[in-house]
Amino acid sequence: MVILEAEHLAKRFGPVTAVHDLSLTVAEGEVVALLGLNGAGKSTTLHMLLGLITPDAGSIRMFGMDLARHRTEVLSKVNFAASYVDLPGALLVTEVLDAFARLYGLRRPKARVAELIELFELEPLARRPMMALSSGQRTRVQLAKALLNAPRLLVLDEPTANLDPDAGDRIRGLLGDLARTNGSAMLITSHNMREVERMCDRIHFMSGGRIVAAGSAAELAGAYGAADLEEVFLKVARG
Ligand SMILES: Nc1ncnc2c1ncn2[C@@H]1O[C@H](COP(=O)(O)OP(=O)(O)OP(=O)(O)O)[C@@H](O)[C@H]1O
Repeated sequence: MVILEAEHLAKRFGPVTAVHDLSLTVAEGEVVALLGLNGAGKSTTLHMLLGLITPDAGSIRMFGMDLARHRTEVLSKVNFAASYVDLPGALLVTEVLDAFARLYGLRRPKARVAELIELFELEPLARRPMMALSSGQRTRVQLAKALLNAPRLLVLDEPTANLDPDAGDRIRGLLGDLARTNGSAMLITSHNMREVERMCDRIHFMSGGRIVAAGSAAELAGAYGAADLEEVFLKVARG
């Protein structure tokens, strides 16, 4: 089943064409990556899909509904995490998660928060204010927050950018398990090619706001005569 279908999206910021004629789909259970150089248009694409900014052209359908017309219903099944989004610094970790659980209207907010605190190994940090956490610890809280409503589509902008190799490895395993067992889909951006090879079923390379190559890691490596995705990235980026 197709969860997300974006067609011919475009977005300009003044003279800058951030995204041009971009179409992509994400199916149930799939983990899909958007890759590209800094400034390629990845975050702008994600922000359009999340309804944070309005496309200049194109359409976005999720769960069979048009995002613009069924915004509340669509977005109740979606969540997002990015290291550049700050959660309230003065609140304790549990307070942040409780507040979002209530905001999302969860039926058993306490139980869900407890579940995610355990999943992301946040017990030792639960009574600390957000501002007293390291950036990697904050990332784990962001991910826990993003899973509160058990989203059918999880959008992650560089999910493991601030995590040490051990934490990154564990979180990648955990996110991969979630997609496989719950059938929920993920759309992620990352500059970590090994992470993308491990986690993603399909990859879209963006350059100058357009998708210039797409396929599985193996298909792309074959098409570009490359040993791995890192080499594909360099070949695509350098034209
Ligand atoms: N609010 C904005 N106002 C003006 N220009 C913007 C705005 N947001 C993004 N841009 C421009 O649009 C282009 C695409 O930016 P975007 O943030 O989508 O890239 P990205 O692929 O996510 O990059 P990175 O890997 O650095 O996060 C860039 O040229 C950027 O400068």
